[in-house]
Amino acid sequence: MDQVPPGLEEILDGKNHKLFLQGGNETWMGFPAVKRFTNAFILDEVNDKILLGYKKRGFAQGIYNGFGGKVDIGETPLQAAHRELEEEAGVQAPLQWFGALLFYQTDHEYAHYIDLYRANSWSSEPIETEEMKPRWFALPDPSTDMIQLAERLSREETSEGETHVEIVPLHKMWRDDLLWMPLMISNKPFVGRVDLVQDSAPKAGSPSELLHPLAKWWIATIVD
Ligand SMILES: Nc1ncnc2c1[nH]c(=O)n2[C@H]1C[C@H](O)[C@@H](COP(=O)(O)OP(=O)(O)OP(=O)(O)O)O1
Repeated sequence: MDQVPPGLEEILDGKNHKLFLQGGNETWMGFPAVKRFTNAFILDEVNDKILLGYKKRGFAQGIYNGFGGKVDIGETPLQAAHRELEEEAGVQAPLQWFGALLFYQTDHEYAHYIDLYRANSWSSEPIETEEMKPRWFALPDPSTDMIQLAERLSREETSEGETHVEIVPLHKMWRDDLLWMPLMISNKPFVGRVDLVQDSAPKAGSPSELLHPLAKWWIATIVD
């Protein structure tokens, strides 16, 4: 029987789960506090595409991500997810919860507790905002080895930072996204915890070190 990592029992809230993957050898780190965040993804299931935002400024500038941020005081995570999606991409969408992630990075003031949402319809064409530049990418098949694909994309990148295929730029996303991307694509709800020894944003370097920032990880799907 697998052991649920500290901090996830409350998130699982008694729901049945099945281990999807785990790795890393260290023990789980203790964390002083938890702060709530959201992240929302729009999927065009007719054309097998996903909308991502290129982060133009501030924290994690230069990565591609869903649309999200902190949950403000007085908001539910779902309200925050709707607000952030509208602020960052100018769209409204019928968001559905599909997962929760708990991240802790060594010596940080708090762990990130991120509620993840997806929608397969949206109100209008996404717009570029001060923070994000939206762009559609082709989705890989969920059975794809996401780490191998990220390595390939990283090798094939041109000097302008482009890849030849318009596939989801896994090599420019949070490293831990590689672990749960198949579950998002196939819409399998999950919970997970990831401990990081350094920032999980992509950095230049050997593709074989893709998962280097991850000290320990555990992801389980929620089963009925
Ligand atoms: N390691 C990791 N993996 C996956 N996703 C994330 C992380 N760290 C993160 O912060 N995130 C997610 C959580 C959020 O959805 C975004 C970060 O949003 P951002 O807008 O940069 O955050 P803030 O500037 O703190 O929030 P607001 O000011 O927008 O409220 O990435």
